Amino acid sequence: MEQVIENPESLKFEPPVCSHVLNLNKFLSPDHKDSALLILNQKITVECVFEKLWANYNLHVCADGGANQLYEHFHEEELRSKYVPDYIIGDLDSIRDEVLNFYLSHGVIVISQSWQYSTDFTKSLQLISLHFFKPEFRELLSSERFEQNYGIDDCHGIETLYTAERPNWSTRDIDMLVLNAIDGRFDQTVHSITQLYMTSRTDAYYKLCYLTSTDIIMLIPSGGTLIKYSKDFKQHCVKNCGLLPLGGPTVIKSTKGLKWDVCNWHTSIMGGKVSSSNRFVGESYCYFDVEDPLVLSIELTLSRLVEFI
Ligand SMILES: Nc1ncnc2c1ncn2[C@@H]1O[C@H](COP(=O)(O)OP(=O)(O)OP(=O)(O)O)[C@@H](O)[C@H]1O
Ligand SMILES: Cc1ncc(C[n+]2csc(CCO)c2C)c(N)n1
Repeated sequence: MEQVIENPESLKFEPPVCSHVLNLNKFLSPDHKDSALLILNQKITVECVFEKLWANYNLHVCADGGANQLYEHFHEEELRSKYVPDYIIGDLDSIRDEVLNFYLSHGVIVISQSWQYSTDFTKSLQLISLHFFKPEFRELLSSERFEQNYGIDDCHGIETLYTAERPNWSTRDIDMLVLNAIDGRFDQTVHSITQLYMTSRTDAYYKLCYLTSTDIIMLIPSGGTLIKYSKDFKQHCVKNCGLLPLGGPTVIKSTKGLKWDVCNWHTSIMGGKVSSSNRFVGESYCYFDVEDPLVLSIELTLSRLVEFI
């Protein structure tokens, strides 16, 4: 039976046994080297956590104009020189010459890809896969030069390499945080959502997550997911949440630990039934069991988050 259950402000329960567990406290502090921070082209608005995030992620990549934003985030050359990405990639129509020259002179690998059938965001993900899963790719880059585009076809060489290599890879999970994927241009924002769903199907090794100045956004896979957090973290950092069926109509089989828990709940944008402005009331856990992947947004207080990551 379809149900909505309104809970008290705090709920204590034994966590269900679940193979997919997310620790919110640790979510932005991956404990292994297979992690990447990708900066897209909008102003960096997560100032209070930016430097910590940079330190927490192993690989740093800017998509085209994302490099301008990294450069402009710092007002002094000395600081800029400490936060130098590993790669810049894209059609290079947005990066300013001053920025390009600065990062080239600091040893950044800048790859031009002029292909107009995929975005700089997608090109960045393909590059990051090649970086982690094709060791010879890194050797190729170190033996060639920017002027020759490192021997990579500058139309869609990265996509071609990635497509050819992908079937042979034995992959490991990559924790991937993307800044500036949401807000600003609406078509780009929707593209970022498309990328969440696409990546979960074609490159499920990516654990993609978007951070904005107000929210953290991720895809909850079909089946059960247990989100755990400390009482302190919940009290200081977590506010509203949304379980958003952006990939199409689906059923939330059950939730446990939300202010408004649901059971066999048919959710869709067309039907006008979407769980927004919900919140976590589970003392240490929140559990979801969903039929198809759903977007989960969690409102976070960034100024407090900095103490936890
Ligand atoms: N206003 C925006 N809002 C959200 N995302 C953005 C916005 N602008 C750019 N992005 C993201 O940053 C990436 C790099 O953007 P940039 O402006 O440098 O290149 P672009 O040529 O305009 O974008 P693309 O070629 O990918 O369409 C884009 O692929 C996109 O994912
Ligand atoms: C049906 C269709 N719609 C839009 C574009 C345009 N486009 C999509 S990604 C991209 C890259 C920008 O760097 C551009 C221009 C296309 N090719 N095909």
